[in-house]
Amino acid sequence: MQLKNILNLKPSDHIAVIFDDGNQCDTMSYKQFLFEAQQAKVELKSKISSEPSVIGILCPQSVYTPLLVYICLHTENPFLTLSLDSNSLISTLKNCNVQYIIVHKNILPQISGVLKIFVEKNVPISSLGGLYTILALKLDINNDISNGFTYIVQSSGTTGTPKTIFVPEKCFVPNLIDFLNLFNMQESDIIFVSSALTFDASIIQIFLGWCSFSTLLVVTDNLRSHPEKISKCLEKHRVTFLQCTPSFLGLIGDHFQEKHLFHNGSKLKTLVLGGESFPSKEKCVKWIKALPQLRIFNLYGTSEVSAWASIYEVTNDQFNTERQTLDSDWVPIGKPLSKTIIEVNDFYGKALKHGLGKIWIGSEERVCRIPELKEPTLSSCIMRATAFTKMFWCFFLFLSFVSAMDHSDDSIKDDHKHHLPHRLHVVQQEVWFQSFGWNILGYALIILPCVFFIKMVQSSNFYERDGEGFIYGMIKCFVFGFNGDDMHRKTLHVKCFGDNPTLKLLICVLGLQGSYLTWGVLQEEVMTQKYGEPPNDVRFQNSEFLVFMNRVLALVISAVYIFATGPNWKAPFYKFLYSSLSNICSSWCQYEALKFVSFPTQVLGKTCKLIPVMIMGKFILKKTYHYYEYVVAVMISIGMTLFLLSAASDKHYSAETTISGLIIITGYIVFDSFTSNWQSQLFIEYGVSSMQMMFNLNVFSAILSAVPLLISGGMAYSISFINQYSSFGIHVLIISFSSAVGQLFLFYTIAEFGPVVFTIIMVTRQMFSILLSCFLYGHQLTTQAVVGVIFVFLALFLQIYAAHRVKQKKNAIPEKPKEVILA
Ligand SMILES: Nc1ncnc2c1ncn2[C@@H]1O[C@H](COP(=O)(O)OS(=O)(=O)O)[C@@H](OP(=O)(O)O)[C@H]1O
Repeated sequence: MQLKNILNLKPSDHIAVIFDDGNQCDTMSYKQFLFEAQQAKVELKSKISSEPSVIGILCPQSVYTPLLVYICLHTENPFLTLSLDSNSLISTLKNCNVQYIIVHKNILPQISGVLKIFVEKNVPISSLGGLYTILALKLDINNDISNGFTYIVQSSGTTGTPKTIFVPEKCFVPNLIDFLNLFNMQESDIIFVSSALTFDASIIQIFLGWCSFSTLLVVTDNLRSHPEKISKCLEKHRVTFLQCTPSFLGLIGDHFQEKHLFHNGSKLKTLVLGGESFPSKEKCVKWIKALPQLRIFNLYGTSEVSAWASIYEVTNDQFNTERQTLDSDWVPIGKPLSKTIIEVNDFYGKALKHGLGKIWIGSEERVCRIPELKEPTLSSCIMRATAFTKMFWCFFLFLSFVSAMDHSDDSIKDDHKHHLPHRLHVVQQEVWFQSFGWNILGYALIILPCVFFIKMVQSSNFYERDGEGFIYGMIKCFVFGFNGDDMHRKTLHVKCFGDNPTLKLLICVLGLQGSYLTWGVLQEEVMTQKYGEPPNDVRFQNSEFLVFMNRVLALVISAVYIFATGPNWKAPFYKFLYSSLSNICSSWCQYEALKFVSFPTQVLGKTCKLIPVMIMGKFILKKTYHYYEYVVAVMISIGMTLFLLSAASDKHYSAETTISGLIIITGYIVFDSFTSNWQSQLFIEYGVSSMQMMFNLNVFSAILSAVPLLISGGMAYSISFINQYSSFGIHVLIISFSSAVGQLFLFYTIAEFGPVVFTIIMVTRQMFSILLSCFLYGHQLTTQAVVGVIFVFLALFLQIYAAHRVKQKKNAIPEKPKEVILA
């Protein structure tokens, strides 16, 4: 469809325009419309220059309103609807390169003072009832910049500073085609022109009317602002299509809505709400109950992509669902309209599949010109969107195009940035690869000098040399460790909880469960809650900072403890770097994987890591496992997978699993299983205490986890966030504290029971927490979940029983008789 097809109207007796000023109505058939337009457009063309120029329309609403638009379009010049605000009138005329204004004669006296010095000629139009005149202006005009556009709108400034938007045909035509199909527009439709023509939504409504040969209802601004009169008017003219802002409906009020709009006899078929937060579910349910045939849509967009970017039809399922949602949270913004691209990016500009992000709206074709941006850019706008867990995958390009992001109060058009087309070609896979690459480069900058230094010291005679002083001690500790008895203290963890292994295990289980459950809940809480006063409240968006702070606080706590009780530097310090690096990498993979894998894949990845931990143990600890231990690992993995998949309530919000997702989740498993096995190796080989392990490891972890933060700018962001919202700083401290307590138990468990038992406790902890909440709050478990629990418990019993049998067998083997040396 092209503009010329839109303007190609058929002469018929069907009503083209109804005008109602609250007292009387005027109508105009398509035949009359075309007749009047024919004369007026010839006259207009003859009175303006043949050079491209912008035509302003400054007229009160009347039956001629759509016709004035129509004749301007026939001159092939862009038009601009002006408002009678004398303060901004001159600047608007200048900004928009306006050369002519069509003015209603009644308005002329009001503006003649303001425009006096700018008016070159006043040429009356004899057609259209002799009601209009053309003012030719003498402003400095650059016609080139307005060439090729259909209309110009001025954004109101809710999306930052007000802007002038030059809209070409290719920007709004895709909207029209979509709307004609989606709304199934018919000739019999009556479309209410719901706002002044200074808003582009109304221009689209007029085009929609022409494309479907239906009837446009135009009213005065005064009538539109009168609740009773406007609702009566909509009822009287049997409006079938109403596209407006939720505030417009709010202005009408519940009483008049029920009386005139949403009742049995109403002809309203389609209600399209856009431009603001969607109304509450209760309201929509009420409307649908009164008017079951009504289709309700949520329309979302910005002036910069004149006019709309995405749409969502509210379904019956949504009305019927019992799910509790925030008022504005229950309707997503839907799928992007044709030729429109929507991306959700995180703080660093990485496209997200789910999680909190900013919505970027743009297009390769729907490109407007916005002179305030200096360079011609893709018309796009950045907005904040809400719902940490509910934002769906909406990345463009080669990947799937799923819909649904939240359009809620929080999507106030506050943070205004534009992005250029090339940004849209960044593929998600490349983004994780790049950021992983940058992180590795950052780590390498720290690790490579260390490796070089270690090699250098090892190949020198440093060890044999007797030295003294702090530096000597540091280097020796870093590269070789201290072997002397004076420095070797007994491992503290052994003494902590006596010698009863059952008691120790119970303490490990409870400690790990308690601390990591608290940590998980707090972390989710902090990432989902908003800081600041509405409507400027924001969420914190950087999980890497939380990881960093966890390491820093754990370092501080362990440092205080070991320096108070005496350190143990027996193990070469650099050896802790390995598990620190693998821990940081596994943590990164864990958070990154969430963007690429489905919920079942996440669950599988986490619950099946027991087997890789055992395999890794074979290599690092040179351990051999009994067959029953593999059976136990498989049973726990199956049981936990069954359990978690059935117990999760919001699994449908997860992303698709991509190849990237599989690579990252494999990375998580490999790094994670290396970490605990390597730590176990250090415990066994050097007898370090768990506190010493915590200190040594966190020295490196704190440094390494700072790397991605510094590279991405996340550190500066997080510090300024703490500065701005002090309560956030307190929350971070609490999370870090629970994580540090978790680490105390974690290292103690690995030291005492090894990596496999530790992993079993970690893997099963989610199941125990869900079981506990079921027990406390009386929730029912599904059959699948019960089967999962049975599997896990059977596995644990098998583990205990088989371990006991193995021990018994070992004890039963008689010791070889010792050779007696006879004197
Ligand atoms: N062996 C070892 N050493 C040091 N730190 C470790 C270890 N194992 C797990 N962790 C940290 O514990 C946090 C929870 O880990 P996981 O989510 O992988 O646990 S699990 O899947 O439930 O097993 C997670 O913390 P964050 O990285 O701060 O998110 C892990 O890094």
